Amino acid sequence: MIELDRLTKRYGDARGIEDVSLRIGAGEVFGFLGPNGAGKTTTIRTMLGLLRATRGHARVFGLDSRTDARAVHARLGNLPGDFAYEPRLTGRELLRYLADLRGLRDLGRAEELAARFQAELDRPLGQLSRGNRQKVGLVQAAFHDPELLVLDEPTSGLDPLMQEAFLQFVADERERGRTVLLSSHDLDEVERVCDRVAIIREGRLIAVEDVAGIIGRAYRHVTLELAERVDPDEFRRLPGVIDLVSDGRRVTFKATGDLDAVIKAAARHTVVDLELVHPTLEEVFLTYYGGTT
Ligand SMILES: Nc1ncnc2c1ncn2[C@@H]1O[C@H](COP(=O)(O)OP(=O)(O)OP(=O)(O)O)[C@@H](O)[C@H]1O
Repeated sequence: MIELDRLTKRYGDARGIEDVSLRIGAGEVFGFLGPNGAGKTTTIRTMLGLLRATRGHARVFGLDSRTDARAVHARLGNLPGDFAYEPRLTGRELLRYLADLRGLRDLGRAEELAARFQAELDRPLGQLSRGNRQKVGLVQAAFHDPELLVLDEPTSGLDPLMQEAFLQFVADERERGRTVLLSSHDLDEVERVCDRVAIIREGRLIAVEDVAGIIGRAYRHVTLELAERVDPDEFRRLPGVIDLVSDGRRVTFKATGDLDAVIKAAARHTVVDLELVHPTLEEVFLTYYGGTT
């Protein structure tokens, strides 16, 4: 559905993105993660042909997003990071305008989406709060039921209830076989809805992985409660054990890799309780990429 081939965008001498290569398949919910200024918006805008690539190619639906921009844009829904339109227009007027542009006879599922996101379609956009404008932004991106939704920071400005409604909407779109590409700072939200994520840092793609894989391959938090006091070094010296803390009978640590040695060491004692907890995507991100999101 989306193919980026060494996509590079420089702003004069300034870095935008460098050599971003990526494939996103139909039906995927894909997340772009990265700190402020990493290049998420630049990737999205260059991918959609809204910015001219310095080098490299972007294909969407198998079409060149620059030379076939009209055909590409007719088939997708886009919520830009800086969603802003003529402030005197109401949401409904904006939707009519976009429907004309997209060659649609009616406003499709605009009413249904407006109800779902509690979007106010009859007030001028300039009078709406940022969050309420964002809701209209979501409706305009999706009302024509596109195969592909590209959403740059879709939940920014939304309150927790609306964030929840949005995540449910994305889950429903996935069920319907739609493809969704979104960027976010909120790892919790990405963990909940995305199949795969790309991590962008300083304009480069540093990892592309499936969410379950990242979390599954990372460490587990292990808590062992034993019947008697043990020497914590018995566990501390095992391969893959890090950050161990012990108060004698209770030993907690992170275990990377397989748990065989941990289980065998524990089995030499009477085990009262054993707890294994997978980290959140946020924890993994902070541990492996040591940075802010
Ligand atoms: N119009 C522009 N002119 C010059 N530099 C720009 C321009 N737009 C973006 N940049 C630079 O490109 C880099 C990537 O910015 P971009 O907006 O793509 O990051 P982002 O990951 O979307 O950040 P955020 O999370 O803050 O929205 C930054 O270093 C930024 O300063």
